[in-house]
Amino acid sequence: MGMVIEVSGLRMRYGDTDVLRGVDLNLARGEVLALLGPNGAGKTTTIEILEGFRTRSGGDVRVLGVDPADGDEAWHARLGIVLQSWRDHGRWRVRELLGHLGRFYRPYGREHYGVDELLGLVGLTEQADTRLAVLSGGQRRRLDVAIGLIGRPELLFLDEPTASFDPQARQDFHGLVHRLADLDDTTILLTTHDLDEAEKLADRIVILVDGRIVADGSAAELARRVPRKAEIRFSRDGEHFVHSAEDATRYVRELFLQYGDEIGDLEVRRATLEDVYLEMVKQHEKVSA
Ligand SMILES: Nc1ncnc2c1ncn2[C@@H]1O[C@H](COP(=O)(O)OP(=O)(O)OP(=O)(O)O)[C@@H](O)[C@H]1O
Repeated sequence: MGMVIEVSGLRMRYGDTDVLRGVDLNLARGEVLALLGPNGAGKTTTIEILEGFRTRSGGDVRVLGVDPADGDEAWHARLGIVLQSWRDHGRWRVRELLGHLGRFYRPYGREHYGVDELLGLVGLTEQADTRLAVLSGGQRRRLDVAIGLIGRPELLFLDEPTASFDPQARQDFHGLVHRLADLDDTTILLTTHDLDEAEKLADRIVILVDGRIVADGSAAELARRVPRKAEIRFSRDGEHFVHSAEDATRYVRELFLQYGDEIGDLEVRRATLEDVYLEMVKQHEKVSA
């Protein structure tokens, strides 16, 4: 099966600064990949090259089998793009704008979403007749997502899609991403600074530091690469304790053998994606500094 995204040796240089220094990345159909990395690591640059918005300095790139530098409108119509932010068309109403944009996909014979279906998917049904200028930040972001989805894309790029979402909007959005990947086989590449979100959404996590990929795998695979003690919290006789141990199960077993019913409020915290991420960024920033 062909890859939806194939990147090898991707390089990008602005003036005399190297921003991408040989990035290799493949993405299969229906995969959800979260691209993580500190501010300025090169995430947006990578995505914009894949979308055909920036011309790379070197390397091979194929997106849906096409070099983005040669991508025509029919190729663009197969992509969905949610950029970091855009704030224009303030006088348009939500339904009007989506209806207008949907018409662009007609010549390409693609089955695009109906406006009402799309409004329902992103939770904007009640704002259908609201002017864009008066949408809240989170509602505006939902509209951005709707615009990215309108042509029922095979490949969806989401650049920090949930910035400014409230917890309910975030949970709804996670449901939408799972639905797109599981039911429609949409391939999704997203960037986020919310590691909890990356862990929930992505099949694969890629960490970019200083223009190089330093980790690529599932959240569980990455966690195994950073050995870390588990933290065990409990209370006994009204006093709270925190202990770290390599083998948390064994520690807890011994704790109960010794103190039995006296133990309360037990919690075991293993390495999270955040711990792994911070550790990897620290290691690799040190190397390249
Ligand atoms: N047009 C440009 N000209 C010169 N330098 C640029 C240009 N666009 C981006 N850069 C630089 O390239 C580097 C990578 O930027 P990029 O926006 O890709 O990072 P990012 O990982 O998306 O960061 P963030 O998490 O802050 O969005 C930064 O140092 C940035 O200043």
